[in-house]
Amino acid sequence: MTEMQSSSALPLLKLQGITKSFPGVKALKGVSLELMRGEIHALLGENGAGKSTIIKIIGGIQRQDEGEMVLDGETCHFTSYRDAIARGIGIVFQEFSLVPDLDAVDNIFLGRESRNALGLSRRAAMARQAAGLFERIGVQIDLSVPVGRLSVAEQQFVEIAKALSLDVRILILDEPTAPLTPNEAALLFRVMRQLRVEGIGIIFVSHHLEEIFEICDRITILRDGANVGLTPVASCTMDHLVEMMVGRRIENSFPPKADTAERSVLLTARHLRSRSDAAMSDFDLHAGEILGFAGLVGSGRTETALALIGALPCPGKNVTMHGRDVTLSDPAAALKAGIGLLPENRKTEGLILPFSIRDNISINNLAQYTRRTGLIDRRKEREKTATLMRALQVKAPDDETATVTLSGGNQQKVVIARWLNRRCPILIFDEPTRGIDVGAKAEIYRLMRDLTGEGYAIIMISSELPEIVGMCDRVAVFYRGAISTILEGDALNAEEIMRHATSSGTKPVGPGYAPHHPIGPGAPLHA
Ligand SMILES: Nc1ncnc2c1ncn2[C@@H]1O[C@H](COP(=O)(O)OP(=O)(O)OP(=O)(O)O)[C@@H](O)[C@H]1O
Repeated sequence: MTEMQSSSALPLLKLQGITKSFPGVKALKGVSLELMRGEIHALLGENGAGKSTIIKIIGGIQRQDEGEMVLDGETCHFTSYRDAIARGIGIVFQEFSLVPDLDAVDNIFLGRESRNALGLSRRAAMARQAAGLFERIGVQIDLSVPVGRLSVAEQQFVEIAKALSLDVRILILDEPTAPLTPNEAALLFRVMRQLRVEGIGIIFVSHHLEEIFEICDRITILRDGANVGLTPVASCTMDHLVEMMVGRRIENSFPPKADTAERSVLLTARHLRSRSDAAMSDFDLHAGEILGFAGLVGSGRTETALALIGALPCPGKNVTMHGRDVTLSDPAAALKAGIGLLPENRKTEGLILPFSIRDNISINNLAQYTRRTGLIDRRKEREKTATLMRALQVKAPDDETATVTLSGGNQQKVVIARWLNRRCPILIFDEPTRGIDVGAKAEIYRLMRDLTGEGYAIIMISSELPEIVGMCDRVAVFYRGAISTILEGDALNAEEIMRHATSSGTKPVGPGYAPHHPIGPGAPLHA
């Protein structure tokens, strides 16, 4: 409790006995939460544990069925987010509420522009005020460009500045680090520490436990919509936290790697370009292996995969599968040839939200359930869906539940289940565990290993170094748009990956990968 006020002081916010039901789901079962001034409080739980629902209730976006919310000693009933904002509550959601075509100043003061007696906008005064807000949190933002042109991290700071301009006392950050590089996350943590010193209470949601140990004072742990723990970070271990969250121990989340000795080449890729001015990448993919694509954000990993499957133009590429040339002119042709890609941005590219979980898992896998008569074997489809939902611990009343009603993490599990079910000889997983809780991560790793055990090959693009090192048999490291080296055996370790990801041959210098490095104000956010 460094800057946090003593626990005898009046809580800034206190929730007690909060319940909330949706059709078929009791999302919250009497949840309590207490936030002090100057405290960074982690809200932790598996996908579907109820974190977003609690946040929405605090923000007046949803109304609890039962229970009390006390703000600064006063019971409150918010009927809208606007109500909550007026009482000093600000939420930075994963999907920002900024208008991409407007600059930071216009976004911060949207709907409440300062005007002079003639009704003219006091743009200069607002720009000064905005600059003051960014100075207060110690970041530099270009105020003259549309926010759509800013990085995700910079957009997040605009959201935070907007909340500060509304005099927040409570700031809620819902998985803010998910889209950030470690360097950007370090900058966000510095901003959070600054706000803590100012006495603002922060509720922080993250699936990265190491971040919670780095930045938080106390942790409230939810499981299945109920409190299972409240602990100061200082008196808690990582193992204990995981056990409270998932209700069991997770010994080793990475299954043992298979023997790589005699693997046949399944695919060869030559002359791939992530962009027209980048060098060319060549690699082979072996049956039964997981090949990692590692590198900094923007190093060309995803684009090279997209070039491979024909989703990005790549004149001159040459790809063979089983020794035969294949023309992968577009993703449909790639799928037909046996290459499937799980996209990074699953919400927009992956799911048909109004459709059921079962339909979403089956949608491009119907062939495996289709009888010779052309009819679909629904029993088989149901069984397979149930197995996958169990394995990935998809939290939902049943397989007919529309995916639109699932928590964010559970939506991702459905897309992953679809691709695990697809049984393509080659699967490309782009950031497969982003936003996924620790328990399910271990299951996803196991299912990936099971697939490679059957001879499938997987390309795993990931920004998580432990996952790359723990899961991959070989790792292609990208630097400035192209593969700079392929590591395997003893050379496949975090330091070597960092060394090749940041430059060819010099010591690791850091931006992009863990561990976090605190960096100075206004430091560039990109490598
Ligand atoms: N609008 C809704 N309709 C039906 N069920 C809902 C709705 N919103 C949430 N739920 C259900 O409530 C439960 C809690 O969901 P919530 O989004 O709060 O989880 P979460 O802890 O934020 O998960 P994640 O880590 O995946 O974001 C889930 O079972 C979810 O399916």
